[in-house]
Amino acid sequence: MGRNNKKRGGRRGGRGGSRGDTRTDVVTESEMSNDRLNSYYKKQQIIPDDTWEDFMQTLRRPLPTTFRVAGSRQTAKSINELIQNNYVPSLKDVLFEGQPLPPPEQLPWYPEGLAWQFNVAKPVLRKQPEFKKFHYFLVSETEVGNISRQEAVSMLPPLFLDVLPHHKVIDMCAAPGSKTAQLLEALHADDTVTSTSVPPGLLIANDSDQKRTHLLIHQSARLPSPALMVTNLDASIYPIIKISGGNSKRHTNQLLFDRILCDVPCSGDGTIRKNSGIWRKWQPGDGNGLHALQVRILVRAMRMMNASGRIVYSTCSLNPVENEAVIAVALKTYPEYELVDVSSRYPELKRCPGLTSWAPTADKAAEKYFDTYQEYRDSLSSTDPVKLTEGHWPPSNVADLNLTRCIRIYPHLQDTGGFFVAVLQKRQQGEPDFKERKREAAEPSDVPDAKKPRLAQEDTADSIDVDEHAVQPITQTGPTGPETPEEGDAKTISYDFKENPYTFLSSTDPILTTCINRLKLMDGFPSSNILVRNPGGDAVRSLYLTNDIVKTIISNNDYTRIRLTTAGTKVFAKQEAGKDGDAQFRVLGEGLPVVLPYIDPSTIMESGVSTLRILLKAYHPACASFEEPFRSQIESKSIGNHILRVPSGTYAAATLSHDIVLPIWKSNVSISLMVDKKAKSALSLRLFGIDITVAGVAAQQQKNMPASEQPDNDMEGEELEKEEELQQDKLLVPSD
Ligand SMILES: C[S@@+](CC[C@H](N)C(=O)[O-])C[C@H]1O[C@@H](n2cnc3c(N)ncnc32)[C@H](O)[C@@H]1O
Repeated sequence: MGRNNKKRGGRRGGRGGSRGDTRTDVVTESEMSNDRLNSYYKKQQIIPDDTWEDFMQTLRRPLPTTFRVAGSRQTAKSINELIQNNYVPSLKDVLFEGQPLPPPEQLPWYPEGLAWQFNVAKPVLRKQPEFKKFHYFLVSETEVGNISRQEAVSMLPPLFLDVLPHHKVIDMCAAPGSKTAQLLEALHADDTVTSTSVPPGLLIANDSDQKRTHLLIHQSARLPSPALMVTNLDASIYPIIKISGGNSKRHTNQLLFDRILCDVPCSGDGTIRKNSGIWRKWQPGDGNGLHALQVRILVRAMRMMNASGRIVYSTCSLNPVENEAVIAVALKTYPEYELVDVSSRYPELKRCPGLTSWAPTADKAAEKYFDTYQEYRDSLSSTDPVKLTEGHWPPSNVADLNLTRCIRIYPHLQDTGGFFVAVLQKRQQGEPDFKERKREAAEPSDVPDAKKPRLAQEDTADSIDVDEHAVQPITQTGPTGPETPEEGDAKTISYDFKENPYTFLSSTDPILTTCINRLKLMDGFPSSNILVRNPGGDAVRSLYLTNDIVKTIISNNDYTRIRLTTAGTKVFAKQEAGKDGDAQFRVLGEGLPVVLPYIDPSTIMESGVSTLRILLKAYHPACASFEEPFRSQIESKSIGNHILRVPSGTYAAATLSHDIVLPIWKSNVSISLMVDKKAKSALSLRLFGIDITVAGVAAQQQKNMPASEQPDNDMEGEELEKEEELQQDKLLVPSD
């Protein structure tokens, strides 16, 4: 690749690491080299000499765009078919300025062909009509959560976790939440296109950065789940979660997890292709400084897992100090764990084995190395700071640890970012060297000294007396994570925790009873799992539904101790009815799939695509504007919340491969679709190939304006993320 002085912007790498990641750096292509990085990774021998140049050249090229078709299995399947059958054929044989453009391709290793990649530059996406249309479709489906813009390699950790609907799962470092979404989808594998299951399992998504937990809440709102909880804690000191135990009400057990994801904060040099600022700043201290925190998070996870569970540890760093060295310390600390051989999984995925030797350095220039920790210590004067621990070096028993079972993905293997994944499980008791290793085991004191996990409560016993749980304030680390030996003084910030309490309503609560009666919710609706979030514990604005395990957790733990930021999913919200009637609770668009399996089918109105078209085209179409028999049906309904089903089939305007079920609001003389603008636009695009909504038509008119008069609203990546963050469920209620 020819080098020139073209500028490439990028967010600084580092995934929630200790130096922040929000600065924008602009690096010219001629600056895409770094002697320290070169020297360090050559020393590690991560890449054979004959492919080194290929590796380096790939690091300098921008990443292709990758995305994953998200949502429940059935929804994803139908969106994927649309891409495969409509968009891809239209993008074949497309020329731009005389050059052929490659159409999107499926990532060969991703299950069911649900992940895609295409390599078309941004200006082309804006100008080439077919790609522009495809891009518009992608943006629209991303906004409603059916597509997730995610780096290919970042899709891997949840795949290796093999989550099933009954699993209790924790995502220790979850924000902004792309992997959380994958985990939720796996928990909801039994959902249909129109209805959400109430999985028996659990997903706790945790992040120590309070602001980022809100991103997490926003992301996961796209797959509403009664099984989701979000907590805001330092994962390295994650407290015990208690659940009811045995028959005695006074007894609780520690919740142990079946699946744990430790997608830890890291230096992020595997993301150098999109975060070009890393070229300038990379130095070995970035990884050295994070090693201790990474160990503490993984070791904490090991203490929270049940006997048959599985942990996936991952980073987007190539540095063995953040990868194999962390695994080695963790295995030394808990020798009852072993690395799982996953070499036969995803055979199309090109990968390299984990390293069994590496060479840490405390030298910023990455020139001076010591073979052993002792040699390093001997080199220091009494006033030199000790920047590295013994755990930075390969342990003496490195050959016994099966570190080659770790997975290293290098960018040049299949045109991706760089990534590291390790899968851990507990050894079976009968395994030959289990007892031996257990005896030899180092005590947990091997966890890097200065920063040992400060556990809120020690958790060696698996059952706890209720009275034991003194509520203790937890000191949280600041948004950038705990400081590390390399990075100066520890900064710990105590956050205020201002969340409202979680109160379960009595199943005979009058407001809840009205909601149940209005939609004729059938027996089996989990009415004792409805909670509210306000100081009085009354049904004031929103009602949330949780599953049983989430209820048990809330009932047995002080929500401030576990810094519970959200739980379950919002299903009903109070709706003012204007001058037409009294306020009432309506089922929310995102809550409907959860409630739908319990709604008496006789209360659901049915109509065709022509009805839907009218509802999409105007905010508050008059009841009189609909065709019979729907017109008479809706006119006979009371003011308030109703449900509309459009059954699958072939209609004059569109073919539906599956039913569509939506909440509507009836006013005196008009009705409205109670879903947000973006969901309406996406639905319209999916059905009719164009956006016929009021907002869509306005946007189109704006696009047809002369370029000089247009605002720049072509959202990409981070801008989109910000926009998503701000987007609220703005629903318009008819005011006639
Ligand atoms: C690599 S990112 C996680 C990315 C996320 N898994 C995803 O796929 O979207 C690392 C996250 O760890 C968080 N973090 C940093 N220190 C932490 C700690 N001590 N405990 C929990 N989370 C921490 C950061 O705020 C950051 O969001």
